[in-house]
Amino acid sequence: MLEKILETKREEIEQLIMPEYTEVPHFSLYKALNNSNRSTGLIAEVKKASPSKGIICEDFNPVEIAKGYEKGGADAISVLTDVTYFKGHRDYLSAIKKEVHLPVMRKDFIIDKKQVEETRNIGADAMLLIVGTVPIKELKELYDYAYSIGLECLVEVHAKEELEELLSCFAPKIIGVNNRNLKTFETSLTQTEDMATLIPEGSLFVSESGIHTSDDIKRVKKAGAAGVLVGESLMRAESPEKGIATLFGGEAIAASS
Ligand SMILES: O=C(O)c1ccccc1NCC(=O)[C@H](O)[C@H](O)COP(=O)(O)O
Repeated sequence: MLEKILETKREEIEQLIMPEYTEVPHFSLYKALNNSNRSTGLIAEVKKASPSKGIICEDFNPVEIAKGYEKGGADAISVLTDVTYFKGHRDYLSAIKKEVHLPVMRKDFIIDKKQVEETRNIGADAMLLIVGTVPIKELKELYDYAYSIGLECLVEVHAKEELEELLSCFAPKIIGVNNRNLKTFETSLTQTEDMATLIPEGSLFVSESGIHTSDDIKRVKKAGAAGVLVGESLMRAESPEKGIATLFGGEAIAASS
């Protein structure tokens, strides 16, 4: 599946029409997670569909969902912008940036500098980079380019070997361990537990995917995750606010936020 998605991305890049840069206020993903509203930082994802689950949310209003996440005390928002496999859109991200005062991350398959520029122009604060999608030196170039134009990166790995390959090249400020195997779609929180000790102290550690309950949050927190990225379970909740409250077992938002 990952190879198929990347093939589609290569075709999209060929036809990419660069959007104009729109001025929006920017917020730091790193700072938001490092100074989170709860004991574990939350990146709440706006996700209509996925290759593994099909349609997740029929009644999909991206801006309303993002506003609900903000009200519910999310620290940051992730927006799927892939059209073909996730039924997302870059316009959803731009619309959310106009309404929500939180860092917004573009969740897509970014393998080319043109997409990095596009990400900045649509108003994102941060973007995802996935180890294994391009050679590691190219990933580092994309990372450096992103930071040079004011974008932060969440650098994602799934397997131990990918993390080792990443760290042999550089240590990103934010590292995500994806509990989902992108080849089989299977999710397992043991991925976070097994890899936690390998994350360098200076990097902020985010556990991604397959997090559904407050016990799951406790489990990845105990393993050392400073933050979580959650999509499906929040998208299926009665409302974004109730979804967040349930996920955190009613943990109150810190008074300073
Ligand atoms: O979600 C999928 O099915 C998927 C398939 C192939 C590549 C990536 C995929 N998901 C992207 C993500 O990493 C998740 O949207 C994100 O971590 C949230 O996961 P979840 O809470 O399990 O919805």
